[in-house]
Amino acid sequence: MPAKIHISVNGEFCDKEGNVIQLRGVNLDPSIKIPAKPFLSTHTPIVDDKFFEDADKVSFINHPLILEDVEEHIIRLKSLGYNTIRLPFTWESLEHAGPGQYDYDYMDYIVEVLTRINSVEQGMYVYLDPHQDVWSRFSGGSGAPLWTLYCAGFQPANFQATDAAILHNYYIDPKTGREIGKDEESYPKMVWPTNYFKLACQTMFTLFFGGKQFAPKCIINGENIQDYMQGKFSDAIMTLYARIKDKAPELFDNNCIIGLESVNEPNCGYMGEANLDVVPKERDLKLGRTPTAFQSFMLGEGIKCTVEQYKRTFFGFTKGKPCTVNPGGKKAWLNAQERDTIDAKYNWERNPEWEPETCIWKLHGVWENNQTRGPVLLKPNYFGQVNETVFINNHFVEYYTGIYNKFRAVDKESFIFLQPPVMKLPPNLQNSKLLDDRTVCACHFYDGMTLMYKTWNKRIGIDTYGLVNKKYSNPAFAVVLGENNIRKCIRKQLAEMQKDAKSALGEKVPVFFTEIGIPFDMDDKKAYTTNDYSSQIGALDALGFALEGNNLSYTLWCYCSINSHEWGDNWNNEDFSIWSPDDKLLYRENRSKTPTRAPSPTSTTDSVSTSKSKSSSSSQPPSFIQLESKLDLDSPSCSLETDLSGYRALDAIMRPFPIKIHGTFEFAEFNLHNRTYVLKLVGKTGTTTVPTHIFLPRHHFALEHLSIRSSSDHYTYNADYQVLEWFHEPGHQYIEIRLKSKYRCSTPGSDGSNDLPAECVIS
Ligand SMILES: CC(C)CCC[C@@H](C)[C@H]1CC[C@H]2[C@@H]3CC=C4C[C@@H](O[C@@H]5O[C@H](CO)[C@@H](O)[C@H](O)[C@H]5O)CC[C@]4(C)[C@H]3CC[C@]12C
Repeated sequence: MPAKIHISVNGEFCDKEGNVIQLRGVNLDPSIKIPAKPFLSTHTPIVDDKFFEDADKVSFINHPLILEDVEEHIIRLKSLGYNTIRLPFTWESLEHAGPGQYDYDYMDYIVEVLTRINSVEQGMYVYLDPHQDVWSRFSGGSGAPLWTLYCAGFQPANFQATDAAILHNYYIDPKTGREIGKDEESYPKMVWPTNYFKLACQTMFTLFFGGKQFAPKCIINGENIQDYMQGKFSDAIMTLYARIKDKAPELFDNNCIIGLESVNEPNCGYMGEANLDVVPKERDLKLGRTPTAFQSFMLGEGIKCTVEQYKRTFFGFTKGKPCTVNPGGKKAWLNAQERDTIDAKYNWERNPEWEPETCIWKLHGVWENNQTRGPVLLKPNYFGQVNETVFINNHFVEYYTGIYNKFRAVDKESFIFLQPPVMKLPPNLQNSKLLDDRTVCACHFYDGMTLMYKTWNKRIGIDTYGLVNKKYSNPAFAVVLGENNIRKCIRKQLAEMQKDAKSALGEKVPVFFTEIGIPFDMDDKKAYTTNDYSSQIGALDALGFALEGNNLSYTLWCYCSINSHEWGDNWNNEDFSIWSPDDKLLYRENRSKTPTRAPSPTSTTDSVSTSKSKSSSSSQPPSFIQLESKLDLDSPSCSLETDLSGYRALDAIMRPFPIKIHGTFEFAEFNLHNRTYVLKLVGKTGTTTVPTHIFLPRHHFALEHLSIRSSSDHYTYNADYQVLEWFHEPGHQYIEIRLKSKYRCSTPGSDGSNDLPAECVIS
């Protein structure tokens, strides 16, 4: 069983002896965002009201994985040296039938998934993520059950007509099952996050975090909607967690489950909007129809509006032609009859002041529909009293306090992963009781350029973190030129995020990148026909370079077992999966087209084999490396051979890294182009018999062609686990591992050298 993870005084993950360890893995898997039965991806067209009417009858069992397939996927992940899984799940999957009506079958299925993960050789570390994107499936993302929107008085069936949300499902032709529309009418790339600025999502987050302050009239069953929803949400999460503890305590005893994240990507809703009558200049993301908040309120009440529209161009988001949205008599709010039916179904009693079919922001005097003057915005600064910092340090902390207390009541040992809003500073909690010595700061990083343009631009990059945090007086100063500078800029951003998190939470809190990744459908999906993944390799290698340079633990977004080239991760056209069944086919097709090519050094068998790998132990190591069959590894590791086909941009995903450092980290860099890995550390004083463990994948480093330079020459290599044990002295130490130059093959797109195919073999 893997060893228990501790936290060092410097806020690093370490073993009980204080050796620094690194956690690496993936988010498994985004299919949890959508129901499995019936299978309702975001490319399932909405043809009638059944989508809404039957939302309480769905089941998420089989998402993330079909039980029988768990072992195969976990072995595949372990073959990358991965030791950690972020397991997202949604509130909807637990409580879709109605408040307090839990889907215990789904919870038991999750217990079984975890048990199977744990049963694969030495298991994996797993932490749980209550996931959401733009509130829920019904407001364009994933997460909350439909009844939460009813609870706020919304009629989600009218979100499309009132532009209260943009849903991929409405862009699918029910006859062909394909996407409809051309150019302006089609579903733009990465448009879903714009829902954060639309009526449905923005209202839900305002209510969830700030209902008591901003919507005091929204009282349901005697409680303000904020307390009602937070209570239901945290109860659902903790019911699942307690059930896992109850049904499978060994998952905790065996150090499989390491913790729980607070909530994925919390958002401030309207809080901080200083003028509801304008689209804030400082908003970084403007794409497609972009109503002001006030226009959203009016549209929600069925009032026709002409709204700004933005397009993605070479220069960022530029204003296009305005567009008129006519709700055609529909409102985003439940009418009296609909609401009575809903309230009876869920046993809700509302404050009598809470009128049906009325925008709750009108109800709270933010605007009025004056009989003579028409709609008038009365309090443009209604939400402006709270800025981002106030939101994070008060409203978010209030939520965090609730989940923290409930979590610690059942689990004193595991980590709690505190996740602030994306790319924002965490709350200042130093000296607060909320900060215990098992707290981790969860950060997310996405490179704005790569994400929004779906290409790896080697010439122009943007300091995304700096831009989002308004560190530049002019956005033009956030521009970086040239691939090397772009890579260094990403590395600097991660370092800054880590530094900022530690200055808010204290040096002792480790920083973990719980999400980081790239879209694979780059360059209009060119790679899916050419098998040339050089753009993806370039982008991923830049992230790898940035992460390992800072010795950061991370879980990539994502691994999707049902990914396809056509629909990506089956959600909003996203395609972030590092593995795809369609790439397995692509790989086979390519191999059959090039029969003369020698097999790859990474043996790709067609099925999972449970026997120990013999392939590379037979290769002759250089004399200075001793082959070792026994290995004392206390991290989840794997000696099982597996099929690596289906991995995309494998050259950049498969990376050497220090699994355990006998000392403290100083520097690491993997140069994919030169197939060189350098690690510098400060060795612990005292023992020299405890080695540093380096995952050294044979995919890059064929044992027989290695050359190693180091400050102390004593190594053993375990071929089954692909682990180099490096015994070194105390103090400053270095190791440089390289493939002898004549055996190197360059990777297209890495460092500009394009002379040899990525998968070349030198015999
Ligand atoms: C020159 C460029 C055009 C400048 C771009 C500036 C901004 C538009 C971007 C800067 C920061 C971006 C946001 C960063 C993080 C985000 C979170 C992300 O959600 C998670 O990502 C996964 C992949 O998308 C998703 O599947 C998970 O479920 C989520 O947990 C979604 C995008 C975004 C909000 C991103 C949007 C664009 C920027 C604001």
